[in-house]
Amino acid sequence: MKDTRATEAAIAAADLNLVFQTGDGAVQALKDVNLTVGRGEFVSFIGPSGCGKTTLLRVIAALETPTSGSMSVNGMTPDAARRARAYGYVFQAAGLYPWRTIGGNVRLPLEIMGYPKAEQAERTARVLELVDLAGFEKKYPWQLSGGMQQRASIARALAFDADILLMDEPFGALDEIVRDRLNEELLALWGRTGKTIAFVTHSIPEAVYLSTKIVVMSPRPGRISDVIESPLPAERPLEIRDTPEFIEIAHRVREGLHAGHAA
Ligand SMILES: Nc1ncnc2c1ncn2[C@@H]1O[C@H](COP(=O)(O)OP(=O)(O)OP(=O)(O)O)[C@@H](O)[C@H]1O
Repeated sequence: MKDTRATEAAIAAADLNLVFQTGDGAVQALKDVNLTVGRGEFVSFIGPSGCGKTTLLRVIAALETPTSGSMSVNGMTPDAARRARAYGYVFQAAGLYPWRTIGGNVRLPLEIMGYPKAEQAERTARVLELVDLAGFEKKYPWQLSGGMQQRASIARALAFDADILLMDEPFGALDEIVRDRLNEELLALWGRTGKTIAFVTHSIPEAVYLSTKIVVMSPRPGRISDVIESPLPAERPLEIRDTPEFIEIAHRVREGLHAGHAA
């Protein structure tokens, strides 16, 4: 059989529309979305509240079904990709099980996937360290701050080795210093693992710092207004944010957001 893994896109949307039927009438959350994300890319979705960023991520994750058009994930339908455990999902809210410890929450997908006990422990310790929660493994979610809970939920999505990581504003609730650090760590992790990351954010610097591709969206109805292929090198110290190249891309994102808003 021909191996299509190297050539097929991680995420491909074609003429995708999604209309929600609500008590107040139809809401077009996504309109004519066409997008290809290659394997190993870091794509950010940025746009004002209500432009359909979360809905698009939910379509990728088979949590919403398009009204028309298509979405493929690793060459499969989103539903088949979900069954193949093609992605880990980090939600806006941490969504940890209150009756499990932090370690128990992070370990859960590994238990479900049948990893050997020793590897579960090793991976859990490693990802908790990565999100600066070493030593909190035996605590319960309610014993941690909201930001720490969110870091635990990131650790959970990182623990099991899906090729695609879907992240819906994972750092939105964190203070800026922690967020900078997690941005650096996420980029390092992306570099090491070659995962495809789809990341929703409201922050222009975050989108520009992290991404190989920035998808600018505009609301009512949610459309893609610009797709920027980043010319920044893969190696990105935080200081890159002060360079003219970085500022130029940030400017283009801002223009795209304003144009979408005016429309
Ligand atoms: N289940 C639903 N039923 C009806 N309308 C919905 C549903 N989910 C989302 N919408 C609407 O679809 C549009 C897009 O919502 P979505 O949550 O995807 O936006 P967003 O860009 O992620 O916003 P935010 O940045 O605030 O999270 C909004 O107008 C929202 O009210």
